[in-house]
Amino acid sequence: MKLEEILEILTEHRWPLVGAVVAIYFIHKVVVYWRLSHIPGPWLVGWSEFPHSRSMFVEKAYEFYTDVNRKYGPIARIGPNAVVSSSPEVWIHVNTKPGYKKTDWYFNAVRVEHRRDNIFSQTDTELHDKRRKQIAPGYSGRENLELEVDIDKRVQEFLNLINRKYVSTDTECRPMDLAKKIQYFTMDVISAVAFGKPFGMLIEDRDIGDFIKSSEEGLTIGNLFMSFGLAWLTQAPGLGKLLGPKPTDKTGFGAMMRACFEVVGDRIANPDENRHDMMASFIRHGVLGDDLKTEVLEQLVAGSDTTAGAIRGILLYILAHPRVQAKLQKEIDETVRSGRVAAVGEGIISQNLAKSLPYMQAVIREGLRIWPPVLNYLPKDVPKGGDTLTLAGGKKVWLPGGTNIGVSTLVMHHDKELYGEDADMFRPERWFEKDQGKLAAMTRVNDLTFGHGKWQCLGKNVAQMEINKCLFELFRSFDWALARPFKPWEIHNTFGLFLINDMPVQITARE
Ligand code: HEM
Repeated sequence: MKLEEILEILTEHRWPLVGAVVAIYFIHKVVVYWRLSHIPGPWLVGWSEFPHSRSMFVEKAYEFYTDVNRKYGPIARIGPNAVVSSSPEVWIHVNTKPGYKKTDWYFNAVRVEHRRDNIFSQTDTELHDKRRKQIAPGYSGRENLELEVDIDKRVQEFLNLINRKYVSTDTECRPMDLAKKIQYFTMDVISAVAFGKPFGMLIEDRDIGDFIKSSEEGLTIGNLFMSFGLAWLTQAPGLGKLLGPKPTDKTGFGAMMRACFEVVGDRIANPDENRHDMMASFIRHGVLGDDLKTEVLEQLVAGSDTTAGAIRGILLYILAHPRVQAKLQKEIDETVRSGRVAAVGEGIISQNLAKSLPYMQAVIREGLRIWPPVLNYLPKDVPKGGDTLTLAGGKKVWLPGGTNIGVSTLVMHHDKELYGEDADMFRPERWFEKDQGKLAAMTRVNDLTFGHGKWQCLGKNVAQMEINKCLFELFRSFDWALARPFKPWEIHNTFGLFLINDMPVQITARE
């Protein structure tokens, strides 16, 4: 049959054909709606992605998840094929039961290089698990003997920077943008840890190469693509390459890629058996070439905004609660007096000692609980045959295979049944709970801040070391106050991460 004849038939029957296409579209919509119609949620989400997309667009997706779970219960629908749960039991199950896998959201959102996966973006569970085995020893510190020393050096550089430029006195006020300096700190730590060479932002007191600025821009643009359902464009052959950053870029994220790739390339060309850092461990376990480059680069993304958000949040809550600041400093002073920590300027508190300080640990747990730094819903696919989930109290919920299920972090960590009526308040003392069973349950849920099971955060140890050391040393040497208490910071949330800027503080030296 010739093309003209086909066109003639189509034209002749155009109205029945249009009718058939519309009917198929609506039948498909009804079938999709029906699959999850037993899950409560706002009416529109069963038919359209619009409510979820809109919440991403206005950078408030975490509020959407919170509202939905508070209104409709611990498992609620947020899209035609997506649900979100605030139940820790469900989230632990999803992250441990074989068959669940990361959804396409991961490679659309967290691939750093065009069409090349890193551990975070890898949705093929077998490949993910294989890579995780190779890189976990480097992350853990077991094979990375330089980890603590590297972090100590950055903490000392941070203290030096404050002493040099930002100590206020009775006669002169020298405000400091805490949000910015914390990110200099996390960027310098992660570059030192990942490829053995800090960017040097703390020493130069500036965003070298505009790395931070461009990474914020990248997250904001990526969030827009995601909210318009266009994230797949960044992975489209050809076009995706043009849209993303490239190592040939003069500034910004592309320049950061180049800096990273140069160091990795140098290490590959000149292997050194005596190095005991993270990259050496990766190489020892067979991560080489482009895989090595992409795993090293990925840490800059996974390890900077997350930890910076955590430290800023914990600090803001401490500064807003002078009672807590005083108690924390009392514990720090007693530790110093006990002689277990080197004098100021002669050494940074060790991770082991910091972990043994009960009040500081309570402050950190409470800070991460009240203000979890990662609020993305981290969606996973339900296994092919479907799965039955059990909620607290024994209620069972069936989800068909391929449903996206994510976590509603804020609701989970502010649960009044678990944490008490004041769960929305910052009260570190709750972590001295006498009932050991209750304390264990609280701790188990709090640990979920770092994810769980086979996808649990690999950088937890690094992040905790940064938080511990920072908190102890910043409050040992200085007193802190918010310089603009009526508006402490500028804040955005993209991909569940907080981008925080403009947080002026006044710092004074302690006697
Ligand atoms: C307070 C700081 C941090 C928090 C709250 C945090 C939280 C998380 C969470 C919730 C996940 C995801 C789990 C999932 O997909 O279900 C994750 C994954 C990950 N994080 Fe972190 N993170 C932090 C710091 C870091 C740091 C400093 C690094 C790097 C040194 C890092 C590296 C990673 C990596 C590589 C993954 C992917 C793990 C995998 O898929 O196997 N994170 N993190």
